Amino acid sequence: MIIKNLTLSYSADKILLRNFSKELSAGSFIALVGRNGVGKSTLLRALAGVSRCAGGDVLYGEKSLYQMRNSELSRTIALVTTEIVQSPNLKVEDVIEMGRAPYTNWSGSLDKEDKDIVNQAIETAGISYLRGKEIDRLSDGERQRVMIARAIAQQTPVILLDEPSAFLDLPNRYQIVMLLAEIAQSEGKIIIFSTHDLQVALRFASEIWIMTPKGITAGSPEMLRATSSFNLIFEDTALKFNSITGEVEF
Ligand SMILES: Nc1ncnc2c1ncn2[C@@H]1O[C@H](COP(=O)(O)OP(=O)(O)OP(=O)(O)O)[C@@H](O)[C@H]1O
Repeated sequence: MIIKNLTLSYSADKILLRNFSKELSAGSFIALVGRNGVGKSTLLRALAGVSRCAGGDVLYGEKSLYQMRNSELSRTIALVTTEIVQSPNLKVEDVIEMGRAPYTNWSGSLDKEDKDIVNQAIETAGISYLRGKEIDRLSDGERQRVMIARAIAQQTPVILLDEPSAFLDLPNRYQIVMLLAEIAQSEGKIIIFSTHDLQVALRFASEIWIMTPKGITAGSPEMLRATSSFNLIFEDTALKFNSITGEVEF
C-alpha cells in the first residue's frame, strides 16, 4: 500500500495533515498515536477510502482506493470503528457473516466456504462462547471482538481499526492487540490501529506513527524511543516520556 502526498482537512483554514507519504509492506502492524482531535480517525477513514482526502492518493497495488468500486474496496480494506452496530435480534454470527458480503452473490447467501471462513474467524477471535448471542446484549469488549472477527472474515489484505482497545480491560487490551499482531505477521496483512495506549504500542507494534499538528513522525518503537520522539505527544503539557523506562512522568 502506498500513501502519496496525503493531505487531510475539513476546511481551508484547518489542515490536519499535509503531504504525508509512506510505503507500507505486508506484515506491518502499525500503531497510530496522537492527542485527541489531532486527526487519527480522519486519517484512518481516508486510508480506508471511506472519506475523500483533500489531496494526494492512496494506492493498493497499482490502483487508487478512490477509483475502486465499493465491492473491490471492501475486498481490499476492512475498517473497524467503535461505532455500535445495533439491531434487535441480530446475532453474533449474523454480524460476522456480513464480512462475507463482498464475496457473496446478489442473493447474499453464504456457501459452505463462506461459512467455514466465518467459523474460522469466530475461532481466531476467540469468541466461540458468544455464538447465538444477540449483538446488543454484549458488553463493549465482547462487541469489539465480534467486529474484529467480522474484519477477519472479510479477508482483506489491509485492516484499519479505530481505537480497538478503547473499551477493553487490561487483559483484553493486551489479548486483542496480540491477536492483531499475530494476524498481521502470520497472514502478511497490513494492520493499522489507533490507540492512546503508548505501552501497548511500544510493546507490540512493528511501527508507530506519532501524529501531531505538525505531521506524522514514523518509525520502529526502538527508534522512536531512542530519539525521545514520544515527547512530541506531550508538548505543551507538564508530562514527559521517559525513554529509558517507557513511563510517562510528571
Ligand atoms: N465530519 C467532520 N467535519 C468537520 N470537522 C471534523 C469532522 N470530523 C472530525 N472533525 C474535526 O477534525 C479534527 C480531527 O478529528 P478526528 O476525529 O480525526 O481526531 P482523532 O485524532 O481521531 O481524535 P480522538 O483521539 O479524540 O478520537 C477534530 O478537530 C474534529 O473536531
